[in-house]
Amino acid sequence: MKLEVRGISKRYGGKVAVENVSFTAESGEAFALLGGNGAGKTTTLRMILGIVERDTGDIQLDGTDVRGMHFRFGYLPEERGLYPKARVVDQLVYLGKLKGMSKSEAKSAVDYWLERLDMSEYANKRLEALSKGNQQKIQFVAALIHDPPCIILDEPFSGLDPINSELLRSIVQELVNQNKILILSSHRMDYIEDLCGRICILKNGTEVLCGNISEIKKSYPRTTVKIRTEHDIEPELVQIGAQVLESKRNGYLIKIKDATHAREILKRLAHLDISVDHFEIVEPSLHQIYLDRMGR
Ligand SMILES: Nc1ncnc2c1ncn2[C@@H]1O[C@H](COP(=O)(O)OP(=O)(O)OP(=O)(O)O)[C@@H](O)[C@H]1O
Repeated sequence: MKLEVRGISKRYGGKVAVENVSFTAESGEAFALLGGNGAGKTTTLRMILGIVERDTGDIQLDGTDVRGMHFRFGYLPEERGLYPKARVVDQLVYLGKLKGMSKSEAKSAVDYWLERLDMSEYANKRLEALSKGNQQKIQFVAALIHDPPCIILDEPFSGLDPINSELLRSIVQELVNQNKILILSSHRMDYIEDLCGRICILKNGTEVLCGNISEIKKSYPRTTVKIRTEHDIEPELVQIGAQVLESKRNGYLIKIKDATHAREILKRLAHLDISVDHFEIVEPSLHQIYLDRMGR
């Protein structure tokens, strides 16, 4: 399955929210929309879902316009939208029925997902009695209940503790392995790097970088070096023109000019008789690429 987004734009009054954004998301691969606050991620996701009407452009699922296909999508909205006073199980079953499931199908899907998310004990509680993170897990269930082929998750990891973030990450990976289309927006670069094949970075509503993460990384100059040593070599690194990106107990991540610069640094450390356990020119992380593209 393939979701193709071509040249979509949206303005509010005269203000651009999204301008001429295009990308393709395929089943069996997670796709991420990245960008700072107000970059246009939520508006883009909502145009895919038909919640926000697009001004221009096409959105097709396997060659057919997505309008009217809302039952094929599952959506975790950024601002959570369930009923605070209703019991968890009742509203999830209701949402499943709205998406075309029978009551018993919806009930077994709810049981399954509550169990998977370690939430069965909350089934009969009112939503408002749950913590914020647990309410978010319920909203995640609401997105998955009808087993949609396309799943759109807006900031799925925000507000979750490390164990629950990891649980959601592993379920997202499982859904990708089941050949679903996953589209997420997130500020968690480590998870995005782990989960996604392709990304699109937005800034002020327009694309600044789109493509396959491995290809993007390969196309980037290799100017990052990982050094493992027990010595404090920061002054020497700075003196020889390296930028220290990270300084940890047993090593450094530095930015260099080029391969010649790396050799100079290695020679200098040897000359100073500083023992280095590991010296490696590495690919930039998605986090570094993101900062670079955002002009930081
Ligand atoms: N309903 C609306 N009316 C007017 N302006 C809007 C509306 N929705 C979004 N915008 C504007 O469109 C731009 C993009 O907003 P959007 O919510 O898509 O960004 P985002 O990338 O999801 O940001 P965040 O990471 O903060 O959630 C912003 O300038 C926002 O103020």
